[in-house]
Amino acid sequence: MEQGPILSPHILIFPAPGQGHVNSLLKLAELLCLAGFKITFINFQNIHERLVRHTDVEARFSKYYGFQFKTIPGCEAEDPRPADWVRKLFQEMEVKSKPIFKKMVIESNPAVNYIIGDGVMGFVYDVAVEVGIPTIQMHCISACSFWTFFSIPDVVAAHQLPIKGKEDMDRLITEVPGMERFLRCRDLPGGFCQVSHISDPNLFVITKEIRQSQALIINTFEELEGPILSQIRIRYPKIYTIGPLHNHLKTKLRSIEKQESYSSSTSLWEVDRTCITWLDNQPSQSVLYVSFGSITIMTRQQLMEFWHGLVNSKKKFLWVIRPECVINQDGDNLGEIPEQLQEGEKEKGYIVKWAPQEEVLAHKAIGGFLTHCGWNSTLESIVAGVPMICWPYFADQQVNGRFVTEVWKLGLDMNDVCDRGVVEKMVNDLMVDKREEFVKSTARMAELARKSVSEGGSSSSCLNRLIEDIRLMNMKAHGSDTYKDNLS
Ligand SMILES: O=c1ccn([C@@H]2O[C@H](COP(=O)(O)OP(=O)(O)O[C@H]3O[C@H](CO)[C@@H](O)[C@H](O)[C@H]3O)[C@@H](O)[C@H]2O)c(=O)[nH]1
Repeated sequence: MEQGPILSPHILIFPAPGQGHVNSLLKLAELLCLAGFKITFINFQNIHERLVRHTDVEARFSKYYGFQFKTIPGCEAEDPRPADWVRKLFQEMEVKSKPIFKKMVIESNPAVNYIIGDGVMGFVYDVAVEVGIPTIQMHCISACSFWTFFSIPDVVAAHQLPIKGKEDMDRLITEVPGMERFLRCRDLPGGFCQVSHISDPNLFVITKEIRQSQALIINTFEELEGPILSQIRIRYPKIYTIGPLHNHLKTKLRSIEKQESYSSSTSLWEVDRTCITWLDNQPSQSVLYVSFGSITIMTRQQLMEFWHGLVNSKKKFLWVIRPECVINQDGDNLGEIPEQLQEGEKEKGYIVKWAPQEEVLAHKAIGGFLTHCGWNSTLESIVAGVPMICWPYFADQQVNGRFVTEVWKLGLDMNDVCDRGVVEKMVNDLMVDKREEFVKSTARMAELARKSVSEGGSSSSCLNRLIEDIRLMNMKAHGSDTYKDNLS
């Protein structure tokens, strides 16, 4: 039978409703658009409204033939909360969004060939199995935190799970292969695995029977996480490591479009660019950047400890404080930044509600980053060669923080102590006393990150393989002779 031309595959991409997830999957979507694939990018309605309000993504993506945004209801919560909030949100999505998503997939024209779902959105994979469409799981977290989540059932079975408030948090956990010598109780996923009793509903495990998928994509690079990736490959041989995604996309666009300055904002908040002007007037590597990402919340007391520690360190700082991140003792949002900080003391520091973070980290005035260790922030800091002070808040951030400080030697660990004296000492250690040791390690890792996404580098080659594999699978699905030729 005569074969018609094989159409380029139509891939449906669906991120979880959070800044870190939308960032990563939009970057992946753009890389796949550059390869000529048709992409439908599904966003939750309220997330998409915010994205469009604060960025030019619609205009940017309109140049890609076959790209479209679609929205889906089912995630009304605007106000980030810790673990129990995340759990409720996912339960709600499962009920409200799953049937709509299924209908969308079945009725799609052109038909969907693949679904790239976010690793944390289980219902997406259930739908894919129900309608018989192959999936690839995209993980926006590090390989080390993925592996830790994955190993939690073994930690539980070996009675090694720490019970909150009753344990020496420096005790070693020996049930996560490859991390036996340095993973402490305090490094287990915060909020999800540091529980008050073993049947705590917040205990979160990725089961050994990870939902059925053809392959995993992880936003990391071999040179950073090789040993842990080897552990994961024992269970999942098919892994594509194509990170750091933000730098990968930038590098690709530079080579294709010869664009020198490329803006890839995918912000869900209004970006305050006045901080760049302020940074322009600061000496090289003199400013500490402080940001705890898009979900972290903290008490007024913690906020004030950070404030006093920063001011006492006598180092200048640029601090991102989302008004909704400050809570009172009852857990209610204060909805405002305390007056003392709002008035600002511009000669000491500069406070904004949301910054152009990638640009800030790449600015010559930045000498350090006090971070919650969200995976995007960690990768952005690695690429910019900026050493970190780690104050992980929840989920994957604890494991990331442990790897940043103990394995990669790229920064200092606050060991969960939020106290003005500790903050002051850490800032001075990072910016002055121990600076030398971090300058070398961060520069080396930044270079490895850069090479990984350059032509012939590990992540660049892996992306080419992913693109090729999708094309081959598509040909196979169409029974193409070219596919058979490629196999023989
Ligand atoms: O003022 C700011 C602050 C942050 N960002 C950006 O927002 C993103 C934040 O992402 P991330 O550092 O990963 O933190 P979260 O927003 O907290 O991300 C969630 O999603 C991540 C990916 O799964 C996880 O690693 C985190 O633990 C989880 O909290 C980064 O790209 C930043 O560049 C800005 O652009 N401006």
